[in-house]
Amino acid sequence: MNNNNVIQVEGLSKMFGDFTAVNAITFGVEKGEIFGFLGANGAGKTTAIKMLIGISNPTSGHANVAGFDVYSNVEDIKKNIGYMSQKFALYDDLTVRENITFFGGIYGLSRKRIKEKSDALIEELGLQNVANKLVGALPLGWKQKLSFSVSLIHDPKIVFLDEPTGGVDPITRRQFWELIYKAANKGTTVFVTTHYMDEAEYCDRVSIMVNGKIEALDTPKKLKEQFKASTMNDVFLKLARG
Ligand SMILES: Nc1ncnc2c1ncn2[C@@H]1O[C@H](COP(=O)(O)OP(=O)(O)OP(=O)(O)O)[C@@H](O)[C@H]1O
Repeated sequence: MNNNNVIQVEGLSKMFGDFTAVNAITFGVEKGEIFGFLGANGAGKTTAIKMLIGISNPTSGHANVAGFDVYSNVEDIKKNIGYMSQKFALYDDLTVRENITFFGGIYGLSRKRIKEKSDALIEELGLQNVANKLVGALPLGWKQKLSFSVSLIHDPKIVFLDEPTGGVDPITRRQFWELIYKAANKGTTVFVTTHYMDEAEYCDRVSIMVNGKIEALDTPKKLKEQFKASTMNDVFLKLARG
């Protein structure tokens, strides 16, 4: 085990009846790393993330997240992580500022801190002109950027992003990744799943899950060498499609 690891997973499994959704996965993620968690539909990514963020009990194995055990310290894990799910959208019928205030409150920030964070976040995202507009009226890409920033509002050690950029154009996705880099540069560890292989190239390291197992894990450069592939897309196709 590497002491710099903020996520350490050993032989973690999840079964639904007889079906093994996550099959004895083992890996570590270092502080400040952007870790890509890839796999085809149904490979087991969301199931694995749910165990790591403390909302689903593993069937067996071990995992430590932000210094806390997934079996016994779930509440501590929740305080130290941010999470943006595939479906997570902010409340469409609240304004940008109201959403930030609402989620800041849920994460236990003081009113003063919420005000400071709201101002900083609105400025950083260039949302000054729409701060008092309903989130429902914003384009999807803006919602996703806001949603990502809100998932960081309590300065978590790790942020889990489950397909955060689904459905938006490449330019907006690139802007989203600028926010990811910024967070990682400040020391936040980013654990991200994606279906976009260009995004896999932006990660420090990438794991590829096939039928519940991690079949490959390395930097994009080394994975391309290992699989004699010119792009991450080729690596993915070679592995995920057998
Ligand atoms: N609660 C559940 N009960 C039974 N089977 C489940 C349950 N949750 C997930 N599964 C199954 O476990 C497998 C892994 O699903 P999971 O959602 O983790 O995959 P994924 O890699 O996140 O896929 P996607 O990219 O589509 O989100 C799938 O076959 C799914 O049908």
